[in-house]
Amino acid sequence: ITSTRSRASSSKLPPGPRRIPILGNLLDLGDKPHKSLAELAKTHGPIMSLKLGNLITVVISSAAMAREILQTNDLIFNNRIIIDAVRARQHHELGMPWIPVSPLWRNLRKVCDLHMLGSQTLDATQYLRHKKIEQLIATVQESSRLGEVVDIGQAAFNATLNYISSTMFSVDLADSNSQRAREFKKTVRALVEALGKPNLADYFSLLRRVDPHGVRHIIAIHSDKLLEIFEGMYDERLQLRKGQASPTNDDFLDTLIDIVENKTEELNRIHVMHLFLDLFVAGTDTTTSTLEWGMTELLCNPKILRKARAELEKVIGKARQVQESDIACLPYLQAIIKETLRMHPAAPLLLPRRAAADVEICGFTVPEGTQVLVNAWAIGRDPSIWEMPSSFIPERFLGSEIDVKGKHFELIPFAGGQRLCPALDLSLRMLHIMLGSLINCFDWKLEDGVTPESMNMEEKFGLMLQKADPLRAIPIPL
Ligand code: HEM
Repeated sequence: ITSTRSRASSSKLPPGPRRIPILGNLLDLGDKPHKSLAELAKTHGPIMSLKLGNLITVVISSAAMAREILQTNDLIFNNRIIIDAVRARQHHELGMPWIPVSPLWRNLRKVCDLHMLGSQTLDATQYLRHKKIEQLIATVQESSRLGEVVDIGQAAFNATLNYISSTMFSVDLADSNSQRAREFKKTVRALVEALGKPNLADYFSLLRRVDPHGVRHIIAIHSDKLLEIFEGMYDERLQLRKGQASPTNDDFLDTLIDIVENKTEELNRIHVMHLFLDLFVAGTDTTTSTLEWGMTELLCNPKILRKARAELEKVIGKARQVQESDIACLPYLQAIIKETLRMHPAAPLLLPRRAAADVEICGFTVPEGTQVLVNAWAIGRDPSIWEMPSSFIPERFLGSEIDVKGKHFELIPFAGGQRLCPALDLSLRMLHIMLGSLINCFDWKLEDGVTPESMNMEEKFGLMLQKADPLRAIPIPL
């Protein structure tokens, strides 16, 4: 991989073509390759490459290069490298995040946009999200009455899971039976962790046959648990619909069954199952971990928490739940969410892209077939962009044009271009009303023995970034 800039083009460049620094191979980075990559970015600059087997991986840690990948050359980088783990249950041929840009991919995105994730649908389903936040507040209130510690990540997971399952199936999967919600969370976490594990089969295709680390096997077991739930929901609904003139619930499941039965799009039952799998896994873990990090930062920074509460009290009144219509009037809360996404992007390396052709990126030629990882985590902490990058300072976003919608490449937690996260709007709505309501309805005390100074801020890196220790705090009514 060499730079295509000639010596004449810049007197500052060293003579001859520049090589992208090669840093051994991904497996040398131990069992936390993502964390190590992020750390290496600090010392090895904006672009580096690793080679193992037949696969060259290039890691991009500069906003300018991210723009080249996600915007300028979006058509070349808009497909994925298929990691072996997602071959379990043929998910690489069925799941929206992994299949190439194709008629099937467009259909899946269109169906999601029209019936679940687009802003018109989201406006029409506001009441449902508010109801889920109301339930969350009621559960936290009960814990506060009993003086119980709340696992914030689990509470946020339950609310998000209930919202997604209500939209899809008109049921709360995390109902009073919280054991089921805990199991669901464990399964989702196990899937996400397995997806993030380094795997020799990704570099040596012959090893795929033996699944050397058992990753594909683990993914198959956990995917089956979720697929079984979805199959059950689908069959139950088919039974209910028998003999009915119109759909029984008019939810996402009914819409999808209509599409499959009337063949209005090229979608079949198997596509629907894998779509549910993606939406549940991608939807619950990302939102939960962002919310947990946001709360952690606030509980560790009491001044910022006080300022956020003062804004909420002024705009919506004390101890009240935040509504989506309030968000526009809460610039400080918005800044807190952006700052959380800057420091703790849920997908620190986005999802792996594949170069479809040789292409020049800021003077370097990246060969066809290269795996490109855009290090959103390192870009969010780049000291040439951000002052005091390791400090949580929401004020940096007040009066700033920068947003997270894929146009400002210094802040790309949802990526950009064609593959931009389809649930960006939903996630932002959920994060604002959930975090805003949790801090406006309760004061929070860290569990015994933990202080803001002693809080473990370690990140657990994988395909997704999680908090190593769950945040646990006691709610006190305001
Ligand atoms: C804080 C919340 C979230 C963050 C930070 C986030 C971030 C991302 C990122 C970085 C990607 C990969 C883009 C790329 O590299 O090309 C992505 C893709 C995706 N996300 Fe999200 N996401 C979030 C919430 C959600 C939710 C709530 C859902 C579903 C309900 C969802 C569904 C998806 C799907 C299906 C894709 C694959 C899109 C494609 O490849 O076409 N995400 N998300």
